[in-house]
Amino acid sequence: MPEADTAPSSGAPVIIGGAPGSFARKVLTERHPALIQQVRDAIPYGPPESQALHVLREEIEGGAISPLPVGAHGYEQWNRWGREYIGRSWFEVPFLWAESYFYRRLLEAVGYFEAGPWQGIDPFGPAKRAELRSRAVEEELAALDDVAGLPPEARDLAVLHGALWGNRADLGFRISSGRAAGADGGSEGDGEGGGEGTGRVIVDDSAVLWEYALPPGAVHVLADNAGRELTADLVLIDHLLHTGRAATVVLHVKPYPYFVSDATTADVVHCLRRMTRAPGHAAGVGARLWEAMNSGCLAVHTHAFACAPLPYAAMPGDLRDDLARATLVIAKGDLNYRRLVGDQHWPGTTSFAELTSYFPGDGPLIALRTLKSEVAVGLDAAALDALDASGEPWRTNGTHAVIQARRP
Ligand SMILES: O=P(O)(O)OC[C@@]1(O)O[C@H](CO)[C@@H](O)[C@@H]1O
Repeated sequence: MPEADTAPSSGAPVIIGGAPGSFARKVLTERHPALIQQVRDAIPYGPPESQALHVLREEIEGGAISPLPVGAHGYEQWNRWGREYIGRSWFEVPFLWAESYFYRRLLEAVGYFEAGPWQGIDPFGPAKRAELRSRAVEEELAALDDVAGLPPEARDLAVLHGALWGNRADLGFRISSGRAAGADGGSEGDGEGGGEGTGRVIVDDSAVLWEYALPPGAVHVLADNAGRELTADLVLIDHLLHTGRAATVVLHVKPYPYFVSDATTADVVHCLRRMTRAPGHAAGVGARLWEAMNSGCLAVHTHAFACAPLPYAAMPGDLRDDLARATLVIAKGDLNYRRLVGDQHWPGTTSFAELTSYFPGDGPLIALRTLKSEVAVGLDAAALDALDASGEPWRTNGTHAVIQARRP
């Protein structure tokens, strides 16, 4: 089945980038310009790249959306995806499309795809590597010594919550929340293995995961961020393999840099090298994962659709076939969640299972996500009222999380 050209968007209004006072507008007007600056500060690009970054910044701050240059990587596809949006203001097009296209344009500006000196150089690489060297990662790897000694149920909980709250370690989120990427050491200790301040799980379907994570499972993980989050995801993957719940794991990563810190194959390698060189139990986990990669028990898959500005409902047939082989799919993070349910203003009580009923496979689909954007579904009406009454920006401030399942 070929992928759809545009987002199927029935049911609720699509989130538009520029709605005044919205979270989306803040991302476009604050996060994206700051990101361009961060990239310029991190890498000494030459005049053509610096000038192209300057032009992109001016464009996103008030200009009309330009097309990619003719012949650019994915030119035709992006033109098709953007045919209703190119030429318009960045503030009047769907938020998911605008963000996705921004990252594609940023890679164009720095010559990522073009033959030349900057080809294949990840503009977010310095920030990702700084995070891997951070005290937060060091502490989280050291904590594996204690996790190893826990009784089985507590160990299940610790690795699952590590992967869940690891999603808070997203470098884009940290740009807008004013914390230096990777440089601060991070963890203030919330006892949930993940980061800043206290967190709360508002939907917990983790029992579904343990019910269906059975031998000889074929688990697929849709990865999110590199560095700290990916480290925690790899610990969960090792746990599933080592405890026999999974015979094989497929880790789906991005084919090229995307959404600041999204994991690519290079990031998986950096993470595994970091783990194998760590003291204590972490090195053993890293070594087992290394061996699992060598033997094929852990495989890394990349698909161009991972960087498409479309919901998973529009996924192409080959990806659908790949995911259909899973006995259990774990989708990490906020962006994957937005793409799973559709980046739309759904009422919070809309059923997660119904919105994701199109997703391939006979096994459960489980989203592990900290809330960092406006989309939230599958909530109980009373809980939703209480959250709304709290006055907190609970949908976007990263302090709330869901472990949300679509049962088979
Ligand atoms: O997928 P992730 O890394 O959990 O989150 C991606 C994210 O930081 O990017 C968007 C804003 O740029 C938000 O939807 C979300 O907070």
